[in-house]
Amino acid sequence: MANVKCNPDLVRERAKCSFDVNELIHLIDGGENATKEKRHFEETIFSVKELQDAVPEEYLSHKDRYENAVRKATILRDVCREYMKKYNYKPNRFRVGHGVFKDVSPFLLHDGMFVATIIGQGTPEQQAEWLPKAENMQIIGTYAQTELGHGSFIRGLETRATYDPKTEEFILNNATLSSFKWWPGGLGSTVNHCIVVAQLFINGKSYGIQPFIVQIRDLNTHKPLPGVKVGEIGPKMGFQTANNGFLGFENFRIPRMNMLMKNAQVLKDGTFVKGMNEKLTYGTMVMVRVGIVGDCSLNTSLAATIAVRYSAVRHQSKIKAKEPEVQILDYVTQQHKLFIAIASSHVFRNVYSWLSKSYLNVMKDLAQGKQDHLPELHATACCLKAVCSRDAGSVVEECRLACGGHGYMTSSNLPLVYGFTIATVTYEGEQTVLLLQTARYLVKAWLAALQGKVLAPSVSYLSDWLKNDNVRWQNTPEGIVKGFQHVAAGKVKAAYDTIQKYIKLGKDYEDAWNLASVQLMKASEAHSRSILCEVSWGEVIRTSASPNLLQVLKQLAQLYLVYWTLETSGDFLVYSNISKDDIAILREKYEELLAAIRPNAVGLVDAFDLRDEILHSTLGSYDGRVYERLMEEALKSPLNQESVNASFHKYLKPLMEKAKL
Ligand SMILES: CCCCCCCCCCCCCCCC(=O)SCCNC(=O)CCNC(=O)[C@H](O)C(C)(C)COP(=O)(O)OP(=O)(O)OC[C@H]1O[C@@H](n2cnc3c(N)ncnc32)[C@H](O)[C@@H]1OP(=O)(O)O
Ligand SMILES: Cc1cc2nc3c(=O)[nH]c(=O)nc-3n(C[C@H](O)[C@H](O)[C@H](O)COP(=O)(O)OP(=O)(O)OC[C@H]3O[C@@H](n4cnc5c(N)ncnc54)[C@H](O)[C@@H]3O)c2cc1C
Repeated sequence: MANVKCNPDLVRERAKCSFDVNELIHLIDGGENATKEKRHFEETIFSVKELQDAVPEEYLSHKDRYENAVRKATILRDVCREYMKKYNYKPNRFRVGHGVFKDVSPFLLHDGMFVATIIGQGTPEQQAEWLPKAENMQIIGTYAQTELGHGSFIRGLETRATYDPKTEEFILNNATLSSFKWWPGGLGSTVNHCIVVAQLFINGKSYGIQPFIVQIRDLNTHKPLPGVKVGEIGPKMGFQTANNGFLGFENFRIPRMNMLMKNAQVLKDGTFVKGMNEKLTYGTMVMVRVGIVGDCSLNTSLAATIAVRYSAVRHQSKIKAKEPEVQILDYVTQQHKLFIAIASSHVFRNVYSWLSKSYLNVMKDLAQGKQDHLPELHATACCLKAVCSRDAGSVVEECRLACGGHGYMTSSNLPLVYGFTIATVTYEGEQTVLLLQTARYLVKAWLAALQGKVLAPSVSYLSDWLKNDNVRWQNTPEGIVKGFQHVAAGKVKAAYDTIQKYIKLGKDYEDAWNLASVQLMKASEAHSRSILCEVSWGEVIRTSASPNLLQVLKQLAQLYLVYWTLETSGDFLVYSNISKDDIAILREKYEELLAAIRPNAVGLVDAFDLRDEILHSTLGSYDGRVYERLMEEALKSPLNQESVNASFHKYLKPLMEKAKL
């Protein structure tokens, strides 16, 4: 990239960067070798001609766009397969996926959830049966859980799997419209298999929801099998190429062994054998929630790269009347909009790495029959997924707005990035619903703290606070992290007290919970923010890097802490010992941090190392040829391929002629 002829503003920006961009790239990737491997893989993918679109896909019809996405998905699969064989390297398909599809792959759910559920929910025999076929694409699948009538409340799912001991089969039925599966990616026209999450019935008795692996289309003709009604749900706000679909069954039989039985089992005679913990059926969701925190980091870095490079190239208005128009990046308000995006991407990445480790540890424990840490993992993954996805959505939108009118152009790619980022707020557990799951855990933890019990590490601050809620405020990163814990503890206590108040007024627990749920949700958000601050600051101070780079990483981490303290200063005034003077000091600190980060802004986004083919943006390319690219892309419009459009003769001319009469 270094040899590309660049916009002079970007050249100047890169020259003033105070740290080694390559050092940060390696740090993000996990080492110099990892960067080399990543770049070699990406070079290979993006040199495949067939993966490049001649016409921007937004000009294609819904159907053509889908077909083009499937075409590319299959080529990508082949190239990756060959690559993995040749180099023994497991590539990050999600990252290059943004480049190849711009939107999302119709195989997203195959990779993200179908294969993962076979691994997580299947017995060794079931894995041996389906995993090799799924991994090498002999079968293509999705994860079909959500229905028209129920997404969040999965105990309310209506799809039925009734066991027939005579034939040793389950009979699948969707008797009502609301029971139809609705949303699964790839279901519309791509997949031939599904994990179907259905209510298990044996001898008229319900045994809760269980996962079943079901073939829905013929492998040769791709026709839906008899008893299967399947189709696509139509255009959405984003995810256009994900091929989301609907599905219903009528007396559709599958063999007993198609229930994934790693946890619960149904024996031949219809005996139901309970698993160690029925919530383990929800395991794939926990795994994907963890992954989404990592995805938020990537999505945020895409938007930050586009908006920061554009802001370095774009000149508009003046700060001083007699001086030339400035780069819009010099407006402190612009820095306020953008630097939090850079900082957030680093915070999400660090927290993702921390959360992944916890996830893997809990999985190891579960394999040995220990489940003590599962509730803590579930609670942590829920609130982090909810808050990171919401933050990522807001930050991406702020980056888009920060690009003014051009940010509204599809060719900036910001609308598409926003489309797939904001979807993460809803899928894999709607944000409020997940925050309230964490709140359940926090309320229990609070009660345990009141009883003097030892709490899990992520909530131990509740006990500390109970012992001493009168800690002197300190304007240091560690002091701010403590402050966030005080806010969270104060909010948990307030929500808990509110529940108790309603109970004393005669409400039952569930109604009291609902009445206090805004406070519970906010407590959960505060808990999540305290984890984000504590973990990300802790990771940064443990980072081994050159002094110059470490200084910049600390500035970003502090910016995150100070930004969120100021954003939620009302909470700090209520729940901590912060004073108005401390807030004034933090405001000053914030301005200092923006100024300190400003010379490194372009270097910092360069360090996300996102190739132009992944960014897909007229505004964000490495060379900064913004206006040229905007014009080049505009000229690709089909309306520009003819000097006069037929509608002139058909409609406009007659209209003007009528007006003459
Ligand atoms: C860089 C890398 C990039 C990678 C990038 C990856 C992307 C990879 C692409 C994927 C792309 C996806 C595309 C969208 C795919 C969909 O969206 S699939 C559908 C996802 N659907 C959902 O997430 C539904 C959300 N709803 C739920 O999870 C559950 O129904 C709820 C909300 C947790 C409630 O469940 P419930 O059975 O009613 O449970 P509830 O009575 O509230 O609680 C019972 C107890 O179980 C516990 N519990 C509930 N759930 C769990 C759990 N999962 N575990 C443990 N305990 C649990 C509770 O804590 C509670 O404990 P106690 O307080 O009683 O001790
Ligand atoms: C792009 C996209 C892709 C998806 N892909 C898949 C897929 O591949 N497979 C699949 O199975 N599903 C998929 N889904 C579905 C997704 O998982 C659900 O939409 C999601 O879990 C939310 O459920 P819902 O739509 O029923 O929302 P609802 O639960 O109906 O939410 C509506 C409102 O009700 C509120 N609400 C609901 N319950 C409560 C409660 N207990 N307390 C307080 N408020 C509550 C919510 O907060 C929200 O404000 C996808 C969705 C999207 C948008």
